[in-house]
Amino acid sequence: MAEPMLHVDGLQKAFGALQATDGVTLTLMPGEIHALIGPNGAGKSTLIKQIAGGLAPDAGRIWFDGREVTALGTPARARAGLGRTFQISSLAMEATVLQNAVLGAMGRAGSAWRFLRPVMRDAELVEQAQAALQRVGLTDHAATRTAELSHGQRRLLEVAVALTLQPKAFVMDEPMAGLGASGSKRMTSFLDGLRREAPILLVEHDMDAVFALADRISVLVYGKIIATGTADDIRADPQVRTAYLGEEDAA
Ligand SMILES: Nc1ncnc2c1ncn2[C@@H]1O[C@H](COP(=O)(O)OP(=O)(O)OP(=O)(O)O)[C@@H](O)[C@H]1O
Repeated sequence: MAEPMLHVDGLQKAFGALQATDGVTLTLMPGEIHALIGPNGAGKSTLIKQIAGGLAPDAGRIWFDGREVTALGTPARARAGLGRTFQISSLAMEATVLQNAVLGAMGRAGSAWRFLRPVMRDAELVEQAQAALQRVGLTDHAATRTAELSHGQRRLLEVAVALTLQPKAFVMDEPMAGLGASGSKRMTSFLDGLRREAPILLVEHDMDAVFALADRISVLVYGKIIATGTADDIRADPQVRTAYLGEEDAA
């Protein structure tokens, strides 16, 4: 059997008396979209932050691509091939679409801005950035100021920025948030293809997208995974229906 690309084992994180992550164990296998769903405050973002390296767990371990990364920070995990898109935009709004993608291609080094002009003359970086823009369908907007993009286009640009690092796997925090029906559809079809080159751990509230895309779904409630399975397994799980789906999908 294939080795997991990502393996989280027994993760714990408390904020004071609140156990936000309570013994979470999960895997992300090559080629799959594994969706993480759960009510507001269930601990999805807290878990994603620990996986991406921005928040240290109290206990538990994380392996990525066969190597333990528990003690590594975000940049080291990104260099190891873990791509991430954020719930809140991390784009430079005054920069052009292409400049944002180039910044991504150079690894978002903290000092990037000072060197932006010479960097824009680096043919290899610019080529990587253009290739990523083409993949998400933003080529025609390369010279547009990022602030002028629609919300959906910004989401796609965030994915393009993550793509420039050629990640081996993605962790995505609500990529569909705020997208209209057509934006959601476009993102869904893009992620559908992307999983073949890099598996995706997907936190998403858009249940249509989750049930259309996910090979496996894990349900997080009060920091604990209460069920993991296919869309059909999850729909049929009585505990899930009571704890979560029942709120919006009693049918
Ligand atoms: N830095 C923090 N300090 C204290 N409490 C926090 C902190 N971050 C998150 N929490 C709490 O931990 C719990 C889990 O929050 P988290 O944001 O991970 O949930 P979520 O499932 O991502 O929610 P949503 O779906 O609304 O984004 C919540 O009760 C939240 O208030």
